[in-house]
Amino acid sequence: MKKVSLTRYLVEEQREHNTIPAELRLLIEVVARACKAISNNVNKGALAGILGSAGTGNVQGEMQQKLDVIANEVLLEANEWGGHLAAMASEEMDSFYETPNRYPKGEYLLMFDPLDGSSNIDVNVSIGTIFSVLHMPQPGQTVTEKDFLQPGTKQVAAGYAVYGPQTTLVLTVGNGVQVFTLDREAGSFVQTASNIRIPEDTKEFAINMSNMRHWAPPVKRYIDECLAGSEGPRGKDFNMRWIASMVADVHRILTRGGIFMYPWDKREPGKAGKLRLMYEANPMSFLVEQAGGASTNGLQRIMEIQPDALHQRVAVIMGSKNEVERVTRYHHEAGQS
Ligand SMILES: O=P(O)(O)OC[C@H]1O[C@](O)(COP(=O)(O)O)[C@@H](O)[C@@H]1O
Ligand SMILES: [Mg+2]
Ligand SMILES: [Mg+2]
Repeated sequence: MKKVSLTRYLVEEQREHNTIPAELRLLIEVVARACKAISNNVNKGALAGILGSAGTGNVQGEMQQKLDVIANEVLLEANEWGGHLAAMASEEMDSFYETPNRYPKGEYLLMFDPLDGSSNIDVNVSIGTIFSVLHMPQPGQTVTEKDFLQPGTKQVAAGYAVYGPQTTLVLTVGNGVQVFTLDREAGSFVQTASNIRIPEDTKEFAINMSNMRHWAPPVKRYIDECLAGSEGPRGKDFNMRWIASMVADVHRILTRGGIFMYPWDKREPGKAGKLRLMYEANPMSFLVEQAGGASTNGLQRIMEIQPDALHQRVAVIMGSKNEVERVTRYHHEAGQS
């Protein structure tokens, strides 16, 4: 394939295919620049004193790592003055952040998980940033939380950066899924794969097996059948992977197929799941569906869920289409989520 920069890809989407407006193109470029800055911090690690706990907690009751806080600030600072955004919301902020009056306001809303896979920061394992872009329903009006509460089907762009052996940016603007790799010498993201597709079948699953005793019966049934391998009803052996960074696990699935699950479990039965709908599950679902995969909460397509809170949680089952459909069928058969 011809190697083009992220900038060139976006310009072509705007000019030749007319799939995105100029404002959205510029917004994505700013997000990509912020990811580059976060990647540089991640790369320096202990040399820059950015490892370890920040000593604070976020609205979800989770301890914040220094890098959670740094990544959040990098994204806020990069995006607040560009004129493309009405407001931003993040895993690390209780409420949304409206573009200050001293800057021009734009017509988009940006949501992000600034640093995904926080438990892997200090151990030098892949982590990432996940983002989702929506239209501001009434540009020019004061932003309210309700403006963000749009189902995932309304996303106009979504993506993530993985900070691993390479820094990779994976993006959709609703026209397939494109992969860009950061060329550190050139300082730019270069397209390294286009219109990637997730195989419909797989022999690889990703789930935190230590929660097995807490799972609902349909999840237990599916995993038991995988574990039974070639002697069981599936008639084939399965492999398991769990990186504990959603970005890295989903990136593997976008690359070679598989199923990723963070289901509801009875440790905290009042919570729908661990992962957050607006800035984890929805953007990843958009990417997975654009690559030919599927994504449900066990009963329903994730992108069709009507959100009722910014930090809402959701059960997640995504990846290779036939496997996701199977797990979803097991939920319907059992009459539970
Ligand atoms: O430690 P567990 O329970 O396996 O959870 C791992 C999951 O939690 C997450 O780390 C949650 O995201 P944050 O790190 O952004 O809070 C996912 O990336 C990952 O899939
Ligand atoms: Mg996360
Ligand atoms: Mg996070």
